[in-house]
Amino acid sequence: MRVSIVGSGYVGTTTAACFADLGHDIVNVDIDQDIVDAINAGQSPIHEPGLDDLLDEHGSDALTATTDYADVRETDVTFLALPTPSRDDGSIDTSIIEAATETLGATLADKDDEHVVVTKSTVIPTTTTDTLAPILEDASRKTLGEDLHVAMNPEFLREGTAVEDFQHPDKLVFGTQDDTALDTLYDVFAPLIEQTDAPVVETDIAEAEMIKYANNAFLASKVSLINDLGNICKEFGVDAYEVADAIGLDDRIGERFLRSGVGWGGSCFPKDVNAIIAAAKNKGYTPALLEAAVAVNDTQPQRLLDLLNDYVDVAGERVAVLGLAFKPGTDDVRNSRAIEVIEGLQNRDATIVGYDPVATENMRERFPDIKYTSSAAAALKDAVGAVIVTDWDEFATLDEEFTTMREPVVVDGRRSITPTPDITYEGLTW
Ligand SMILES: NC(=O)C1=CN([C@@H]2O[C@H](COP(=O)(O)OP(=O)(O)OC[C@H]3O[C@@H](n4cnc5c(N)ncnc54)[C@H](O)[C@@H]3O)[C@@H](O)[C@H]2O)C=CC1
Ligand SMILES: O=C(O)[C@H]1O[C@H](OP(=O)(O)OP(=O)(O)OC[C@H]2O[C@@H](n3ccc(=O)[nH]c3=O)[C@H](O)[C@@H]2O)[C@H](O)[C@@H](O)[C@@H]1O
Repeated sequence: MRVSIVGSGYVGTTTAACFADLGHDIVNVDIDQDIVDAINAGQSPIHEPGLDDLLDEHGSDALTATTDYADVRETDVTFLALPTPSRDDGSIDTSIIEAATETLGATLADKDDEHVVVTKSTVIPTTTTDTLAPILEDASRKTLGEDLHVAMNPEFLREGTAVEDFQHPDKLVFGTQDDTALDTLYDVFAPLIEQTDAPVVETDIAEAEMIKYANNAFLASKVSLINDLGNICKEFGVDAYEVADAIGLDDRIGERFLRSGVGWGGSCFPKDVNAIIAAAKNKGYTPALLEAAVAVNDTQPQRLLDLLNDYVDVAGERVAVLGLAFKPGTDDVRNSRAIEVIEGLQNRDATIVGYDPVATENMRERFPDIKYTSSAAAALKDAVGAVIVTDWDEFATLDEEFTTMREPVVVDGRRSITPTPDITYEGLTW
């Protein structure tokens, strides 16, 4: 099939490369010329395992990128993979996806055949039908249900494992309101369904939109609950990881997403939980549990710094921050817990030395004035304390490097290292 994808970030590029790999002809539209050039050169614009290989194979062949929306007219269906960021009050800002939808609609005005537009971005229930569809109808001068069709197909991939997640989905959700859109989604995903036997949830559009928020809100709350329980464990000297392993054996709880520590960050959990809270409140309902999940998450970096404070006064002293990405496997620092940790250390006048295997340049844009090193060993040398914020595998192999610290105090926010007698070690929840 001929498929276009508007937006070529984490979701758009992964979707484009994986669709090309399934045998479709893909046009990827983005306003960023550097991203377009990278894709056409067969290189990934983001750090994501497996993506370079797929782009090397399909970039500029089955997959072409462009800044020109006109190429969309040569395709049968367009997926919108555009940012839906938070406003200052936490509510969703749909201005980017609305603007792109208007450009798409105007482009489709010059296409004679019918077209299907699928929202892949995370949007509040009814956004596709009540906001985006009218924009498309107006701009394209097409008629919904006749020569224009809309659908919602939420994405559940995780950064760091995006390609793997896309290729082995737990489920596919097809939110539609007419058969043309539903049939089109089946046509696009047919090779993946055949390969994986992934269950397909057929639903209406608003339910598909809500399923995405419910999924993220549930997972974020699960981590906050294990953090809340972990904080209790710490007070009693109980190991929260042993507790988590045990409760995870109960099928009703499940073993995944029970790693307690410095909390959840990233481009989606914070944004999406706050957006659905704001949307619920706007309807007159205050979701107390989700508000508590955010509150617990907000306190974890502070608890990490308080533990460090129990051992050292960091004012004017060198402190190593190991891990800057919001999770391992990615260079994404959006809403990384490292941001709160660095700000907290700055408030205490520490000299901060950050290290991350891949996210340094992204964090440098946010904090240009702190020091960065090219190895964990260099960050630790002469430091009076170290905090572990991201659970990169390489931190687990650190050992003698800690003995080069002036004061070998290590506060582990991710259960990353095995303590040795040479260091003063505190786990956040164990
Ligand atoms: N990052 C993730 O792991 C996941 C994200 N999502 C959702 O998917 C959506 C996209 O997220 P990301 O891919 O992370 O965003 P991103 O910020 O990585 O990428 C968005 C891309 O859209 C481009 N863009 C902006 N305005 C444009 C326009 N008018 N026309 C064409 N391109 C334009 C930007 O240049 C950028 O390359 C969001 O709603 C997000 O919540 C859903 C599941 C996973
Ligand atoms: O909507 C999205 O963007 C995506 O958000 C999350 O994916 P992602 O943010 O990439 O990463 P996760 O693996 O979910 O981790 C999120 C945060 O939770 C933290 N986390 C996760 C699991 C855990 O047990 N403990 C924990 O603290 C991670 O360190 C990270 O900061 C969801 O897992 C995806 O299904 C979803 O598609």
